[in-house]
Amino acid sequence: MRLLKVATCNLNQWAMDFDCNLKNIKESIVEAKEVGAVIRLGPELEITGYGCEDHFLELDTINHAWECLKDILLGDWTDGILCSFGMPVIKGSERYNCQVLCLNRKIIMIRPKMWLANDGNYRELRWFTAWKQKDQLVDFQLPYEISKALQQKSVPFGYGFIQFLDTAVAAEVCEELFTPSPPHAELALNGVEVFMNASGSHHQLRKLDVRLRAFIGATHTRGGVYVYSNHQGCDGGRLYYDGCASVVVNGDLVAQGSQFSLRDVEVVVAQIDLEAFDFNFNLHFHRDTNFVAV
Ligand SMILES: NC(=O)CC[C@H](N)C(=O)O
Repeated sequence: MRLLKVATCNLNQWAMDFDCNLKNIKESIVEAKEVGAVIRLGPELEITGYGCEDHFLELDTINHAWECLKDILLGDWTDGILCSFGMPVIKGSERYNCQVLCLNRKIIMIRPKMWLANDGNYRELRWFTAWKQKDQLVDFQLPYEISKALQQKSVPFGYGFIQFLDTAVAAEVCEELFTPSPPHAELALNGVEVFMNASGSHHQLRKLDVRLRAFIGATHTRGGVYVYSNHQGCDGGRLYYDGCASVVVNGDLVAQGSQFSLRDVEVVVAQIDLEAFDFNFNLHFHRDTNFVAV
């Protein structure tokens, strides 16, 4: 048995309420650590709040997000636990909706969203650029204040995954899961077993069913664990986000948070045996001997 404990959460974040959002994030990390989780996933754009709308266009919003991240990274919050934080990041002249992956007080990778949500209530293209350089990770120079505080100059930025000694972990940002060619398919063929989906998904009748089918579809033939985090409650705009942070293993739902709770922080934990993935995945490779992984 090779056990992995993962924690995901429903957070009741508010647009532009950095103090409240940071407090909730820290509380979720404390709870995740208390139960021995080594991965903590938070929702999309959790530091700023998802619904900041045109505040995303203000430089201050991005700067405050970095200050919050710096606060987390200067403390012991990320010691021994891989944390994914959702926040906007400016690179060059573009603004990206990112999952910032941190461990042991360092940023280890920034993963910009590649497929933006722009239908129905979503207008992400108004504030963000989709990352399209699928075949490369580039060097991102951290903002001066961050770099000085963290003693870290740069970080890999783009589409990729984190290879640990015993498993590989990757981010997939909300809408990407629902696209015709979701990143998890290719990532799984490259050995990724743990998928972290940071989401900002509002309540709509029967949408939970669509999400669950997508998590199950992502892992039932390929194997692996799909970890999903979402906002919960209102955030200052007109939408209600309905949580349901979940963990799905090899196509089975093993943990799920509430949909309509009034709690600000709800942490959902699951313990997984990594050996359960080997069985599933090897089975499929052996079926098609001509298959070449990319
Ligand atoms: N934030 C998003 O990417 C939203 C994705 C998707 N449309 C949903 O509602 O879950």
